[in-house]
Amino acid sequence: MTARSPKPVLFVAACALLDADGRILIAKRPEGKAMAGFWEFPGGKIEPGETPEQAVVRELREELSVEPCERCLHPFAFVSHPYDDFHIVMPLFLCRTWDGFPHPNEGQELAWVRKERLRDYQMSGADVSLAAELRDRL
Ligand SMILES: Nc1nc2c([nH]c(=O)n2[C@@H]2O[C@H](COP(=O)(O)OP(=O)(O)OP(=O)(O)O)[C@@H](O)[C@H]2O)c(=O)[nH]1
Ligand SMILES: [Mg+2]
Repeated sequence: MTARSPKPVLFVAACALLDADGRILIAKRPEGKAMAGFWEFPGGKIEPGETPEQAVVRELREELSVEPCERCLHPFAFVSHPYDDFHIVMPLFLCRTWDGFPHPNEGQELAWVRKERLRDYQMSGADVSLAAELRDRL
């Protein structure tokens, strides 16, 4: 039998909203949340029975009052990354079309950032390689 991971595996789905100028929306995790102060792509945990796309639509609605259509979500890359207390598996979608104006419903700071400037923002460990992929492949 193969050994199991001693840490829980967390399935998260995230989305890079891209505006007409090619800037990417990132959010700073607010005080009181795990990894507070780190910048990340909006999104959250995939709930049982949800697809990653459904999770992104729900999370963007909850966190930003933004409505992307599911077919506007394009798979871009994924990470499988060990943190000290859990292991995260997270697909990142790209989205260029949505309804509404992003509003920080959880008190999170928002920033529209050019891909070349992503390195100026301290991102969670799992996101560093995604930011590099965006720089290289977008
Ligand atoms: N949303 C999001 N979470 C990320 C990213 N990178 C990363 O390591 N995570 C981690 O994934 C975990 C779950 O994400 P989350 O806190 O957004 O989940 P959620 O919206 O369901 O939060 P909640 O439990 O407060 O409702 C957190 O520990 C978060 O730090 C990212 O780019 N976006
Ligand atoms: Mg979240």
